[in-house]
Formats: sequence, structure tokens, C-alpha cells
Amino acid sequence: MTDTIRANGSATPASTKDRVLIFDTTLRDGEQCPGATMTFEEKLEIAELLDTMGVDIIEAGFPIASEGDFEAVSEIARRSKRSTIAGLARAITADIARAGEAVRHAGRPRIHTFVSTSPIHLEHQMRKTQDEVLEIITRTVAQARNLVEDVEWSAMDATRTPLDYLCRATEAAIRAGATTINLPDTVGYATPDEYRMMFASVRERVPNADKAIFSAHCHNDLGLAVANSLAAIEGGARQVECTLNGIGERAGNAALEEVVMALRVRGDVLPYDTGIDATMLMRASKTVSNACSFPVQYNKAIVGRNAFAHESGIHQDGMLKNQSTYEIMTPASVGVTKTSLVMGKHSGRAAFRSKLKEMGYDLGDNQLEDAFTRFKALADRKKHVYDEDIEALVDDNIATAHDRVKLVSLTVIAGTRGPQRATMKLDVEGRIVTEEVEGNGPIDAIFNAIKTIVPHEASLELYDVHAVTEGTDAQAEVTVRLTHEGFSVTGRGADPDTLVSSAKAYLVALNKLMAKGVRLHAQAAAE
Ligand SMILES: CC(=O)SCCNC(=O)CCNC(=O)[C@H](O)C(C)(C)COP(=O)(O)OP(=O)(O)OC[C@H]1O[C@@H](n2cnc3c(N)ncnc32)[C@H](O)[C@@H]1OP(=O)(O)O
Ligand SMILES: CC(C)C(=O)C(=O)O
Ligand SMILES: [Mg+2]
Repeated sequence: MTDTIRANGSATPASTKDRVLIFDTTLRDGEQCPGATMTFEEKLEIAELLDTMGVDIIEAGFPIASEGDFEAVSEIARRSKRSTIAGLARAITADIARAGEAVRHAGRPRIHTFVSTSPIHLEHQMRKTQDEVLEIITRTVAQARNLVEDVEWSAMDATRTPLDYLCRATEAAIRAGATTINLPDTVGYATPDEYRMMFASVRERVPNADKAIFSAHCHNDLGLAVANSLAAIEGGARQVECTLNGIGERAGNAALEEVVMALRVRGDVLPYDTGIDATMLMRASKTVSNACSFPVQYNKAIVGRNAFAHESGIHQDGMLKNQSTYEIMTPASVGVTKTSLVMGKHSGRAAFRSKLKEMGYDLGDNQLEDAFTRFKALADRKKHVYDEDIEALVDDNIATAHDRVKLVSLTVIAGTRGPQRATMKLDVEGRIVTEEVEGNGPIDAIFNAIKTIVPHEASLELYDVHAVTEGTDAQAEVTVRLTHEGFSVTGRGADPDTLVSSAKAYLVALNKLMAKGVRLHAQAAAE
């Protein structure tokens, strides 16, 4: 692996892009966030995805933590194809031995051992002196290096550690055999400039710094995890530790998808490559979200459901003219099917017109203006305006107001002596057309008459009658649904005569189909 990677990139941008290794810790630090525990099978599924999408190092777990973690790390190690598999270990002999045992079946095994270096941690958690910790680093890194070639050492709470001591600890770890040095912002305290400077200074001051790859591991307590990771790269880090959806201890870790896409989209100022197949990001995000039952926030960068959705009219207008007006990457580049223009109170005419077209409506300017006014009034009252709302709004208020085919008169001969016969007179775009047609029952005769006058291939999907008032003179309401060319429309007609209601309902549906641009031609000659 290392022959294709420049282990120690310089802080100044190179002419060709340097490679930044992606170290995914979704299964370790990610799982540390409360409630995110994943099952053995879920971990295997996620690890396989990470391996396929080109993650360089998968931190599969903390083997000493539990039997389950040990089993998961071992199985992931056995199944790994391309990725290096790391197991975490404290600076404790038993932890390192257990991690070594878990990763040993991997094609590329790594032991990741860590110890605190900051005064706060040394005093209150480790209860050790700086010299004692230096001795621990030397001993435990050497132990790990005896088990595997690839050893990562982390200075826990590096960003609250005095630079002098951080340099001494780093030098000791490299001398003992560490091949990767991770300087984590364990508590999410650093600012980008500080973090960049810390890497640049340590790499400059530690005499054997060129023997290791430097790594960033950032937490999001101040919302700076991704910014800090990018700053670390500018300071010379060539490995970034991150998680899918940014899950992790407390406010989480740097989000893998954000780091990867920042490097890809802003390659002009951050000339670094990763080996990640970004088109798998959305799928990976969903898999992790499902596994740990953590919803992805709607406005999450890259993988949130609004990341490629536009609601405001000015943006939608720009997007319809050219996607680059309001999108800096294509949805396809991260595995999202398409941009969505969401119709709401902030939408304008351009998006409304485009939405109607997409729904199959072909309205004139006045009709469109009419519908747009009604749409705005609806959107003011309703949080979500669905396609069905727009359809109803257009169907009920526009299509029917501009009927191209109107009922003039209808006479039906029915009774026990068939066949039943309907004599229908229609106004077809100003021409009066009459036909007398038979049918298998009066309704069939009526619908056949309409089909004879206005030939079409729409099929009848639903015919439903119910009384809307009581008594023998009850108003009958008929519902007819027609489908044609993938469009489905519903027409309603009410009249004390059920047969007339049926004719009206059918004609309402037929007019709606025509308003959607379906071509229907009146055949018979005008009277
Ligand atoms: C910044 C990070 O993300 S670090 C990783 C954090 N992740 C986890 O802790 C998840 C898994 N952890 C666990 O399952 C458990 O904490 C275990 C199995 C590791 C340890 O369990 P226990 O033996 O019961 O110890 P407990 O968790 O109560 O305390 C941690 C001990 O480790 C010590 N410790 C913490 N970090 C280190 C380290 N890097 N090296 C050596 N010792 C350490 C603490 O000082 C404490 O020791 P003490 O009991 O002598 O005071
Ligand atoms: C174990 C280390 C790398 C860690 O997760 C941290 O410091 O945040
Ligand atoms: Mg961490």
C-alpha cells in the first residue's frame, strides 16, 4: 500500500495531488455514541461497504472491550479484501495482545494503541507523571510492533498537551516502532489554525518525524471537526480519521462524506486525493443510519435529505436554467438519484410551471397564473404541498373551468328489452356532435356514446355511485377514474339522474386528461 502513497506530504501544495488516507472509525468511535450499538451482522455489512468503497483503514472495534467486539474485529479482519483492519488498544499489555489476536487474520493488520499526554489527563485520569507515560509509550508501542508491522500510536488529548511534551512523546513512539502518529483533538477544543500549526510544528521539531504518517482525529464539540481535519492536512497530516454521518463520542467525529467531498470539490485549493468511491456515500450513510437507528439530520451536508433539495423560487429558477447556479457538486457524484425542487410557499412561477409540465399539465398563461395564485394561497396554509395537492388544485379549478367537451343533452332508452341505447349530444370545442349508440346496459351505452364522439384509448379504472342526499330524488354522485399514458384522473358528477351524473363524471375525467396534454380527436361531424 505505501508504495502508492506519499507518506509525508509537505505543507505546501504539491504539483501532483498527494494522497490522504481515509481511516474510518464508524465501528469504533462511531459506536461509542450513546445508543449507536450495532449488531455483529450490521458491523460486517458496514465493514464490507467500507472496504468496497475504498476506505484505506477500517478501525473495526476495541477488542478488549467485550467478547462481541473481539469477535466482530476478528471476523472483519478475516473478510477484509483491500482495507487495513485496525483494532484499538489502551497502553496496556493485555489490550495490545487482544487487539493483535483480533486483527491477525487480516491481509493488512494494524494495532492502534493510545495513551493520554495532556496534563489534565495525566493528573486526573492516568495519575502518572510525564516520564512514566514516556516509558509506557516506549514499552507498549514496541510490544505492538512485535505483533504487527503496522502500528498506530495516538496521543490522547493532544490539543491540550504542551508542544514540547507532545514532541517528546511522538519521538518516543516513532523510535519504538510506530508507523502512524495520530494527534487527536479528543475533546473538540482546537481551532483550525491551531490544529494546522500543531501538525506543522511537531513534524518540524521531531527528528524522526519523516518515518511516520501523521494522522488527524477530530471531534465536533464546537462544530469544527471537518474544518480542523482539513487544516491538519494543510499542516502535513496524510491520514484523516472520520466516521460516516459524523457519528461518534459526544457531538461526534469528522464526517467521512464531508472530508472526502471537500477534498474532491475544492481540489483547486486542497490538492489531495482519497481513494474513496464517492458514489457510494449515500448508500453507506443510509446503511449506518439504519444500523444504529440514528436519523441523519435533514440539512446534513452531502447525505441529508435536503442536501440537494431546493424550495425557494429564486434558487429553483436558477437550477432550472443551470444546475451549477446553486449546486457545487452533482447529486450523482455522491450517489443521490437527483436534485429535487420542493414546492412550497417560497417557490416561484418557474418551478411551478416546470412541476406542472413534469406532472403532464399543459396550461396556457392565464390558467397558469390562476393556478399559481391558488398554489401560493395553499402553500401559506399547508406545510407540505404534495403533487396530489397541486393536481387537485389544477384539476378542480382549471381543467374543469375550461372544458373542451361539454354535455348538451342525453336520452337513454333502458328497461328489460335491450339493447340499451343512449342518444348523446356533446359540444366538442364549439361544435355540436350527436350520436346514438348501444351498450350492454345504460351506463355502457352512455360511455360508448362519448367514446364514439371523442375517440380515445383511456381505460375506465373506477366507476362508483353514491347518494349524497336522501329520498328517491336523491342527488347521485358518480366518480369515474380514467387512466391513459401513465396518467390517472378522477372525475365527479352530481345530478338527481344517475345516468346524467355518470355522463358528467366521465366527461370531467376526459377533460382533465385533455388538459394534461393527452391527444384526443373528435371524429364525428358537427350537427
Ligand atoms: C478517546 C477515546 O475514545 S478512548 C476509547 C474509549 N472507548 C471506550 O472506553 C469503549 C470501551 N471501553 C470499555 O469497554 C472499558 O472501559 C474497558 C474494557 C476498556 C476498561 O474497563 P475497566 O477495566 O472496567 O476500566 P474503566 O473503564 O472503569 O476505566 C478505564 C481505565 O483505563 C485507564 N486508561 C484509560 N485510557 C488508558 C490508556 N490509553 N492506557 C492505559 N490506561 C488507560 C483509566 O485510567 C482507567 O484505569 P483505572 O481503573 O486504573 O483508573
Ligand atoms: C482513541 C483516540 C484516538 C480517540 O478516539 C480520541 O482521542 O478521540
Ligand atoms: Mg475519538
